[in-house]
Amino acid sequence: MASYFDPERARAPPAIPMATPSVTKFKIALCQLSVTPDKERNIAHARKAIEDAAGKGAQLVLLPEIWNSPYSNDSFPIYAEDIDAGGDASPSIAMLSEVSRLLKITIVGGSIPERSGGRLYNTCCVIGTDGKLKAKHRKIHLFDIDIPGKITFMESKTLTAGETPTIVDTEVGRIGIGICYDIRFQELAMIYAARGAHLLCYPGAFNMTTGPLHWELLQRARATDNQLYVATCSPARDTRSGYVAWGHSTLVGPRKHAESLETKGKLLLFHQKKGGGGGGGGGLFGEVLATTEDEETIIIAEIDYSLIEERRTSLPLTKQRRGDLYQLVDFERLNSQ
Ligand SMILES: NC(=O)CCC(=O)C(=O)O
Repeated sequence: MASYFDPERARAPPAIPMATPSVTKFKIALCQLSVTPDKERNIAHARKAIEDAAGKGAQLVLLPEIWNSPYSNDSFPIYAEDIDAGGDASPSIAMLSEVSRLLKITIVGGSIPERSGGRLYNTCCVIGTDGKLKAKHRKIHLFDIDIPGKITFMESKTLTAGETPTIVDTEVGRIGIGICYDIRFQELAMIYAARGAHLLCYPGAFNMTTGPLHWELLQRARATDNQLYVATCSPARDTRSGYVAWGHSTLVGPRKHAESLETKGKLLLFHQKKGGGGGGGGGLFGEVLATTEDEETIIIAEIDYSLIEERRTSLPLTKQRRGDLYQLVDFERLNSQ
């Protein structure tokens, strides 16, 4: 159906059509890890969790934000690694690289403090099935908040913000990366969707004030607005640590058993085999497919990318955008043309 509203122009440059990846259906693991001040233990512990996840069939493993170090400005400089130097200068990423190669899985390696050019970053490494570093995302939006009497945290005291969005083609689809606070900025997710992402991964450590209010809401919003999968992974909660994480690692996407769509007069009915799953009866996008509480655990859940196209056909937002009224500009893509 032709549109007079120029939906193509709502994205500048125009959106890249979503490609069909070689693997469309696979298992993802969200490793909600306990993190201690003992870095060697954290690395060995993460390795064991990844091995367990792969043993349960996961082809993609997601780790938490800052999993090799306590989450604190005092710790970041001490635990930071020179990822580009590799080897002994970055034992955390060397471990991820070895284990992904041995197990032939893709790892979205949560984040660790990175030291580079005299600066510190909060950095997520994506490792391919060959053990090679495919992409490095430096947290773009630093977590600087001050809610009096509740929580004050200033990542910018020690960390520098990253400069570029990160989207990467892996064996399990095109994945856009954000780290925790990055999830609050919908423009980043929109840019990833316009670049053809199937899945957004956000390692994150929300806190006990904003976590209960916003963590699930933001994940469901990013998934619903952009009609794709969203996966998050938090450290397990440790009430004795200086920063107490909310936990609740989650996978959001279209629920499988909700596809039967029936029209009765003008009323559209979505039949679901199961209730719940994040509330809302649509079955189109933004359902909570798997989640947990605050303790250490590994969530294994199925992703099926074929549902994305199917659901986008039912709810054709991309064809209905008003390019005559607004526009999302992806400066990086625009300037590289
Ligand atoms: N580590 C973070 O970026 C925490 C973000 C957070 O808690 C929020 O409310 O946003």
